[in-house]
Amino acid sequence: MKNVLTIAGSDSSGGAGIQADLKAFAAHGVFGMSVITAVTAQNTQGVFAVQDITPEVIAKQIEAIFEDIDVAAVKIGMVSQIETAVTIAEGLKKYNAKKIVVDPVMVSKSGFHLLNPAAEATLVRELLPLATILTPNIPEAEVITGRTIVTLSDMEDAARDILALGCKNVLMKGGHLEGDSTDILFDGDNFTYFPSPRIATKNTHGTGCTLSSAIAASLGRGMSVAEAVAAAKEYITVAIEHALTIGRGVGPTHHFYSLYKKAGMLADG
Ligand SMILES: Nc1ncnc2c1ncn2[C@@H]1O[C@H](COP(=O)(O)OP(=O)(O)O)[C@@H](O)[C@H]1O
Ligand SMILES: Cc1ncc(COP(=O)(O)O)c(N)n1
Repeated sequence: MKNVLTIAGSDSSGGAGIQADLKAFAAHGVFGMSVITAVTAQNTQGVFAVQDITPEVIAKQIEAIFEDIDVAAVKIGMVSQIETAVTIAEGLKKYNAKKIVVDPVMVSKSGFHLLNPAAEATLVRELLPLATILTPNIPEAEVITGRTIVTLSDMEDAARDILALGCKNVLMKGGHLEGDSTDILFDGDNFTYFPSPRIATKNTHGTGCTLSSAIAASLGRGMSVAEAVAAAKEYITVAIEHALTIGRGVGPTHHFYSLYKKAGMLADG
């Protein structure tokens, strides 16, 4: 089995962050490992407290994993502070980590700044150039590029700008657009569109975390970037179609729908 690492924040309600990442890894048949960057007190309605993990303990978690275990791919999610981003970049460079998916998490769906705005430039400078693929949503791409993004053509322009900052591929996620939820992959030469009809649900907690982890898992298993994105888009679409009404707010996606269906473990068959 391939070993895949998530470097991200903990979501106590289990729908996003480290918890979503490990579930997505498990659903993809890879062995999941975690470096926790922050602990959030969070549920489907909001984020109520954050404890950042110290740079020393983040560095030690990275060291403990890479000194002992082969890491086939890495996903980076919530990094919260300047020192967090710097520590992660140093660690991944030291161990020459490959196949890195960077989800530039900034603001939660409930409106909480998971990345200190003062650390945005550091994230872009330190982590973006390490990315095999960067997976911004529209608001994140707007922060990174300074552009206003409304149309698919705006998404393409922003993707060009972001690639020029040093990542190898960029997947512009369309969850925040009107109409279809079309993601656009840019590899520096070609744009590939991954459209899906917008699913009418309020339960989209953790969609970005789940998508980026699914990409990392498939990269770790040896797929190309385009293959990994195609597989991840199919996976997240099913996970959103069967999202769970848990809690009173924005519920989580269903990481195991297809597997449970095959195993006859769904109440509705
Ligand atoms: N309502 C929806 N229907 C179908 N796909 C969606 C919907 N919302 C988000 N997605 C998909 O979920 C993935 C995550 O996108 P997005 O929600 O934009 O990211 P984030 O969680 O980072 O804000 C993308 O593949 C996007 O197209
Ligand atoms: C710890 C943590 N990390 C990331 C997210 C983003 O979630 P989403 O994928 O819904 O944007 C979150 N809400 N909490």
